[in-house]
Amino acid sequence: RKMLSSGVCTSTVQLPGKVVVVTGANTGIGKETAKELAQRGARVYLACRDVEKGELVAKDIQTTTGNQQVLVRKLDLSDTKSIRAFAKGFLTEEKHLHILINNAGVMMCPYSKTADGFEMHIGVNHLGHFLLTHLLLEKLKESAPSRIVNVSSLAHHLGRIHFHNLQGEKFYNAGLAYCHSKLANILFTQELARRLKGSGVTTYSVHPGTVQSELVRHSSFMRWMWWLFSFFIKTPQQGAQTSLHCALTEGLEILSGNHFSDCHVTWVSAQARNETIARRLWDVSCDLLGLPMD
Ligand SMILES: NC(=O)c1ccc[n+]([C@@H]2O[C@H](COP(=O)([O-])OP(=O)(O)OC[C@H]3O[C@@H](n4cnc5c(N)ncnc54)[C@H](O)[C@@H]3O)[C@@H](O)[C@H]2O)c1
Repeated sequence: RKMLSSGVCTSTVQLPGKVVVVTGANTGIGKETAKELAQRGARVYLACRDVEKGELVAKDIQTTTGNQQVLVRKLDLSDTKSIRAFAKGFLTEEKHLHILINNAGVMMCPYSKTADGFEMHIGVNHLGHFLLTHLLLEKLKESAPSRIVNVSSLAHHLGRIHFHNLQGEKFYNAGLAYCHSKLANILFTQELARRLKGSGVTTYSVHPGTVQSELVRHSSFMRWMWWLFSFFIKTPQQGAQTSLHCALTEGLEILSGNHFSDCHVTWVSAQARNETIARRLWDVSCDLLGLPMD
């Protein structure tokens, strides 16, 4: 595991007075990301589906970092009502938002739908975060310089955005559905970066590496693969490094819209670079979520 620690966030930036939201912060990469941001003095919101689990993690982070400003708020990305309620609560209680880490994700779950009828992978991983970001965007702009980090995956290389099958209505494969949603994370990041030019808000997508976590819970094949290659698999703390690099490193603003792995800009698939698809996905997402297209 030491061999794989090449991608380490070396930023020494401290975050007193800064406000951070991390989605899916009660396990895995999100938990380690939140812990490090708390260690640096930020007020950290753990946006979690399971508030009880979140509270245990918040206590743990408070104890290890000595930072009491670790707060848990309910956020279920598979329900737009919950996303709107989270945003409303957050906007009422906080004046600023400096860092938003869109980290939560589901992988290879059996075919199922969100409360709003979206296929689960595209619904949670893409549309849920799309709506959350949209609702928090004014606050991020007011708090500039601020950053949005979208946790995607190398798996996006196998993804394709088929607009006629966005919800798996014609064909569904759980593994591919995950890949499509991670491609959507990158397209979203690039279009968002274009739209945010000059606003002081920058955005980055991330491949965290292959990381030991609960993500593989739905697939016994993937659990077996993880076990087989466990020596090469990163710890969640190592997996958090690239998100932290994009959230913290000074002077990264000129790289807004880029995709990072091991704390370096890395290449993405041809479709992930396609501006036309990115723009259309933006419009389709607004349409599905009932947001104005501007
Ligand atoms: N583990 C890996 O090897 C790997 C590789 C590439 C990308 N990623 C990405 O990293 C991110 C974090 O994954 P992880 O590996 O830490 O897995 P994990 O399963 O430990 O964490 C995912 C988090 O998302 C939360 N979540 C799931 N559905 C949610 C919902 N509806 N509402 C709110 N929260 C929800 C979970 O509760 C959990 O806290 C994901 O976006 C994943 O796609 C992971």
